[in-house]
Amino acid sequence: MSPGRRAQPKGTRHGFAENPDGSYATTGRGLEVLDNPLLNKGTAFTPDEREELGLYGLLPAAVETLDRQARRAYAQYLAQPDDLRKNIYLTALQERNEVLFYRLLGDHLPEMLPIVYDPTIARAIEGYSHEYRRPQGVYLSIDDPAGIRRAFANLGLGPDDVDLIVASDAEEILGIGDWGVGGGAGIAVGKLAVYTAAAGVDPARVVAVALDVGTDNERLLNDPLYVGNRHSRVRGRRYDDFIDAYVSAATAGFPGAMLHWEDFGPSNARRILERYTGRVATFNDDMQGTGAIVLAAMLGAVRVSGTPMREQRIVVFGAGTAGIGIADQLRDAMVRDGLTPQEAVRRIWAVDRQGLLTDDMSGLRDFQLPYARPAAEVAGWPREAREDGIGLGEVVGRVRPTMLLGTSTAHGAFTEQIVRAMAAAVERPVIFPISNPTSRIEAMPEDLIRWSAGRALVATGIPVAPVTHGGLTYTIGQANNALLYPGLGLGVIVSRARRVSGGMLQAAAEAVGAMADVSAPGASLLPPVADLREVSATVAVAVARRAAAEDLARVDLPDPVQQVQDAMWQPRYRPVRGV
Ligand SMILES: NC(=O)C1=CN([C@@H]2O[C@H](COP(=O)(O)OP(=O)(O)OC[C@H]3O[C@@H](n4cnc5c(N)ncnc54)[C@H](O)[C@@H]3O)[C@@H](O)[C@H]2O)C=CC1
Ligand SMILES: CC(=O)C(=O)O
Ligand SMILES: [Mg+2]
Repeated sequence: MSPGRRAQPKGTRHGFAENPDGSYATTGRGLEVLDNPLLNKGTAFTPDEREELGLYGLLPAAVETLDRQARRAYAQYLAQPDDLRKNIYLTALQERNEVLFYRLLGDHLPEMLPIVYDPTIARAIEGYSHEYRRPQGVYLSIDDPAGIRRAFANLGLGPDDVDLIVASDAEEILGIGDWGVGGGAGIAVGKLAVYTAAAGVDPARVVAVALDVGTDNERLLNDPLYVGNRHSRVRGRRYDDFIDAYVSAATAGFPGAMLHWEDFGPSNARRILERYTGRVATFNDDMQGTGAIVLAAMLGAVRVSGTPMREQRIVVFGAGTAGIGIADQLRDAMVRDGLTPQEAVRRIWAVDRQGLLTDDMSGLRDFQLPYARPAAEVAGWPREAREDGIGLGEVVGRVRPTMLLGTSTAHGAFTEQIVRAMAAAVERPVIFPISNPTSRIEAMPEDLIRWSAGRALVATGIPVAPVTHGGLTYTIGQANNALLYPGLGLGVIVSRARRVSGGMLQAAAEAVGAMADVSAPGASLLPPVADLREVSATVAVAVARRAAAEDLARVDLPDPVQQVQDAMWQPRYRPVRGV
């Protein structure tokens, strides 16, 4: 029996143990087996298994292969009328049979990733309480912090049984704002599905956590079907104590697990990461994962344009969690390319709602302060009447950026005028509108390519079709953290890293960047989603090696390539034996 799984009493989610030969042993019988998505094989249970597990008469006669089941499931999937229904179909499949779900997802990853994840997941989250059928993961309530340990204990898992916990308080779900308990559960489950599909993280060894701290979304508070805590979002001391109680319970219960934070609001995201980063293996995907994937795409752009990192002039539009997380990674890359930290920061201009951030502004967030420009430097720049700030158009005109990054959620903010001005000043403007979902993107690639006469180097957060312009086809890389965090997580799991360091993030970014072949005109700056499994394995090896080099690994890594391969869970049925 692997140390990872123990035979569980009836009714637990896992309810099985793994034998040394890879088969499963369960005390469950009958419907209990069919209701366990990690054990259930449906019509693929053999006649012997049907006898042994009390399934006789509970299944139709046919004994099918996973292949045939996957064919049927794909036909059912295609018969769904729209993307949201497809998402709901796949969620139900995952709740029924995880192997079949991941087999289907793996067979059709580029087609299905936008359905289980960005952008369709945004619609699924908006409808969570109405489509709710079954719970997924753990729901922790700010109204009962003392109950956190009991909630984890009810999973029936031992201290060595969990590799990874994804938690969200859902204050800033993608670019759609506060979506309460459904946002927390939905995004955590979606991120975990990508961990498994992309990097083979074992779905039996992960936990999704919705941190239900209330919601300020009036639509939810006034919806009779809303399934979360029906009060406004709790902030301040009580919030911090709740997060502390969560981290204490998670690390006490599952000491080997990496804690992944997703879609926290800007007032909490960085503070939380900084509080725990020196204590446990923890990672904020919106700050660090996004920063690393944008750096990976930027390394591709540097190869195409020939302008080194140290000579870039970068405008970040939307100076929030993701925007400043990316700025930090790009600043570090410029420092590695020879600049001092001060010189690197001076090559970055951050623009938010109030315009260009300057050091005479009140109310700047602590993480924005390093990027605020000296007020004297911009004294003569014209201001916009609306906010009395220096707008994006003015900044682009003055700075002549080599790179324009969109993390604002402001749909259409990269206007034709702004893009044309940028393209008039630099030969290969790098423009990454990475806000999600589609309704929040700052500009569509087709327009960016047209307005720049085919010269813009573009990557987006959402998946988009190739663009044809002037007889050339431009493949648009998906600068979404999903191309990075699964491999990073797998590298942490394989190395059992004590921490997630800046060096490990850099290694991940460089590994992804190196996998894009940017030599052909119009080539994508990032590897394709179709190669996600290979990308994730490569990232995991780079991360594990870096963890070992920094003395952060808790296991020996004599052959990280093989160790990563061995750790990757595959969607295939195992024999199931009754005990
Ligand atoms: N492609 C990817 O992998 C990722 C993309 N994102 C996307 O980035 C966007 C921002 O996410 P977070 O940073 O987590 O949110 P956030 O709320 O922390 O930051 C958004 C920032 O944009 C500013 N903003 C809003 N409207 C604006 C406007 N009209 N003009 C200028 N600034 C404006 C806000 O004041 C805030 O500072 C979202 O759409 C999200 O989906 C976030 C993480 C990963
Ligand atoms: C992709 C992602 O993490 C976000 O948009 O928040
Ligand atoms: Mg996110």
